[in-house]
Amino acid sequence: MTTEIPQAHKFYGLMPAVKFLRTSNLVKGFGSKEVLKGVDLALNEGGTTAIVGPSGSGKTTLLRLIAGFETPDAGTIELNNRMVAGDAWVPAHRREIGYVAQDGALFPHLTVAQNIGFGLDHAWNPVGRAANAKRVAELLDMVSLESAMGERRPHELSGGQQQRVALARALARKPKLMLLDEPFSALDAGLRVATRKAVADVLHAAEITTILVTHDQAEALSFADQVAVMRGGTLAQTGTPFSVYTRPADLDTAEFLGDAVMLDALLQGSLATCSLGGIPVRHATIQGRVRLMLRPEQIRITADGPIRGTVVDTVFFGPETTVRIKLLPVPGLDGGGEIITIRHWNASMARPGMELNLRVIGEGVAFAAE
Ligand SMILES: Nc1ncnc2c1ncn2[C@@H]1O[C@H](COP(=O)(O)OP(=O)(O)OP(=O)(O)O)[C@@H](O)[C@H]1O
Repeated sequence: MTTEIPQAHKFYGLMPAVKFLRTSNLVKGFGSKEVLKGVDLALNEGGTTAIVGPSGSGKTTLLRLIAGFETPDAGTIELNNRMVAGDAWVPAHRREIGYVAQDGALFPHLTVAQNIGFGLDHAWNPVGRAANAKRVAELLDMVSLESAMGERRPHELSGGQQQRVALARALARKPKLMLLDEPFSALDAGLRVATRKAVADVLHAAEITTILVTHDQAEALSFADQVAVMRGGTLAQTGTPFSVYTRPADLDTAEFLGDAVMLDALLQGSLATCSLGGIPVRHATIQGRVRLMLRPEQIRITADGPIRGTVVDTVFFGPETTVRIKLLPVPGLDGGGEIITIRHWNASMARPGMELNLRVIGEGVAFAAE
């Protein structure tokens, strides 16, 4: 006797996971310029995705299509189980999306409270006005601004405070998806980190699915649980911050996401031999002559290290010093003489002309030799 398998279970393994947002083969051009060349991006509900890439790669265009400010030339966008662009059209104001632009785009002639309350309904009767005032106070509190700030005008606030007001305004209508288009780029370094953390905390607490567009790789890696690397109108790689940083899909992505030490190597099986000795490579898909990538923090200065090099020069940055080292030939191996750049916390540890011992920690990533 055979037992009937319920239909849903039969097909479970074949069904694509339900995503909160899915763009499929999204194409967009302006005049003769093709800006997006088939973008497939999927987001989990409540997750945070950073879209990172060089200037002009199409990040803002993708965000504007998702927001409904532009229509795609081809492809579809599904949001929360609903087709919003492509085979159907849902206008921007019906997509339940919040948008924070680079400069905050606050209305200069309105107070902070009026800016935040701008999109709220029912302001035409006393009950509605009281409810709005309560909601504005809640939102100010949510973004850690004192209630007295509500009376100020945007020019009386710092850049970081303005961005918090812009976030509060975008949160006012309780969006399901928040789009942040380089909202921290105009802030100075210290304020940028603090504002980014404050914004991330608010969005996380409210469990709002978020996309952050940035050209700053450190911002992308620290803010998001998914990083999508955009280049030339397509997504070169999508994955967790750890996976895209430690296992970049190609050389350009490797170099875009952080400093990289690149060496010629001979890859046999899962061992790459180069001027830094034998380095394990996981998931080696190619063999023979390769370009091997390591992150600078994988190369340690240590007295018992098997590799030797001479310090060329150093640059002091406070908490760390970058050290350029000329590698000495390894007996029995090709190569030697390459100059690599690593970092060390102790500035007095390395001075030009010094010979140092090095040790490599972890695995390398192999790319096809050019
Ligand atoms: N409305 C438009 N009309 C014509 N060209 C446009 C329009 N919007 C964007 N572009 C062009 O599309 C390309 C991609 O622009 P987009 O703003 O999406 O890139 P980006 O990756 O966000 O860049 P950045 O980091 O500099 O903001 C650019 O060459 C830009 O000039």
